[in-house]
Amino acid sequence: MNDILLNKSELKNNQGIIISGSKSETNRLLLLQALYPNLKIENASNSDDSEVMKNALQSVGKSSEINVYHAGTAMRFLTSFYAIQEGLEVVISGSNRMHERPIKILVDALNQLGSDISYLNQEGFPPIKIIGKKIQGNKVLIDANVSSQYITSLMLIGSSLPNGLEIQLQGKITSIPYIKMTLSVLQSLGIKAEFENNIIKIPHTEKLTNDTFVVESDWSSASYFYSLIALSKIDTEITLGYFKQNSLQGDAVLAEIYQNFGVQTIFTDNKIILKKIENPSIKNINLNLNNAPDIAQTIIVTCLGLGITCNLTGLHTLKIKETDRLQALKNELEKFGASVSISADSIQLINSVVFQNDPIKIETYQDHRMAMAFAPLILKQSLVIKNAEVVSKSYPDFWNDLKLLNVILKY
Ligand SMILES: O=C(O)C1=C[C@@H](OP(=O)(O)O)[C@@H](O)[C@H](O)C1
Ligand SMILES: C=C(OP(=O)(O)O)C(=O)O
Repeated sequence: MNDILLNKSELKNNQGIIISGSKSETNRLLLLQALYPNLKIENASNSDDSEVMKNALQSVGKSSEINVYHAGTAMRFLTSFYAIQEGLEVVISGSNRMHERPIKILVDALNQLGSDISYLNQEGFPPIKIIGKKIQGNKVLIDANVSSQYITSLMLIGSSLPNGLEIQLQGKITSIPYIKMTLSVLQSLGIKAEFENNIIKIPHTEKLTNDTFVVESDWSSASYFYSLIALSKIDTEITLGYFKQNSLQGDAVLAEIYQNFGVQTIFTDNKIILKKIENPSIKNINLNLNNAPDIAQTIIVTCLGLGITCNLTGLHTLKIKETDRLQALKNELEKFGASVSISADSIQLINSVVFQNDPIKIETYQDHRMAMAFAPLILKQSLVIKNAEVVSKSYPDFWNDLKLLNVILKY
C-alpha cells in the first residue's frame, strides 16, 4: 500500500461504522483461552497484534521460535505464558523496535518466581530464550512505573500457578486502567482476583465459571472518529458499534475529554453516536494522560486542528512504545508550523497554525497511531500519509472505514 494521498474533504454523516473488538481485551482472552480451552471469545479483534498472539499460541509445542513483530502485548503476555510451559524451550523475538522495548522488569519478576529466562542479545531486551518450568513461587514484587503490561502478564498466568499469585506493586503505577481491565476480565470469568493497596491477589483456579466473553469494540480506534467529529461542522454525526457506557477500557474517557472539543457522545443500545454540537470555547487544555497513553496522539492533533494550545502530561511511557511518540509528534506537528516542546513525560503544543494548500507529508515511524492520529487533519488540508499500511497493527479496516465518511483516498 505504501503512501496514501488524502484530499481535503468534508465529512458525510454515517450510521454504520463497526469497529472490531479491543485488541487489549482480545489479547488477554486469547492467552486465557490457551490456559482454559473452554473459553469462547466473541467479537475478537482483527488486528495484526491479535493475529500474532493467536498464531503464537497455536504454535505452542510446534515451533521453538516465535516472532511477535511489533506487538508489545504479545511480547509481554507470551513471556509469562511460555515460562510455565513445562518442558518447552522457545525463543521470542520481534521487530527491530521490539528489541529496543524493555522487558527486564518482567523477566526479573518471573525469574524471582523460579522461571528460566535469558537474553540472546542485549540484557533487558528481546529476543529472549525461555525454558518452561513448573513455577512454585507465589509472591512477587514488581516495579509498576514502566509498563502495566508486565503486571497484566503476571496476572494472566496467576490462576494457573499451583499456589496462585500475589503481586506487590512498587513505585507509581502507570497505565492503571489496563491493570483494572485485566482484573475485571479475570473476575468476569470467575477467577476471584483482588486488587487492593498495591497488592494483587489471584487464587489458583481450576475451571472458569463463565466461559463466554463478548469483547467490546476498541475505544482507542474510536478516538480517530472523535477527532474527525471535533474537526467537522456543527451537526455532523457518526454512529460507531459496538460500545457500552461501562467499559473496561480506560480510553473510554474519550467521551468526557471530547466534550471540551464540542463532541457529544450518545450511548444507545450497543452503539455510540458522536455528534458535533458546538465550536469549543476553550483556547487551551491541560490533561494528564497517564491513564490513557494511547489517545495522546489523537488529542494533540485534534488540538492542532482546532487551534487550541495544549499541555499533555503523564506520558513517560510514550518514549518506549512503537516509536518514541513524543519525538515523532514534535517532528510531524512542526511541519504544520506549530511550535512543540517535549520533556521526558510531556508534550506541549504552543501555538496554532495556518493550514496550507499543498499536501503535507506525514512520516509514521512504523507506528499505527501516528498514521491514524494525523488522518483527521484532512478536514483542514490535504495530506500524504507515509507507509499507510501501518494501521493494521490495531485497525486494519481504518482506511476503508474512512472512505465510508466521504474521505477521498488515493493509493
Ligand atoms: O495492556 C494493554 O493492553 C496495554 C497497555 C498499555 O501499555 P503500557 O502499560 O506499557 O503503557 C497500552 O499503551 C497498550 O497499547 C496496551
Ligand atoms: C502501545 C501500543 O501497543 P503495544 O505496546 O501492545 O505494542 C499501542 O497499541 O498503542
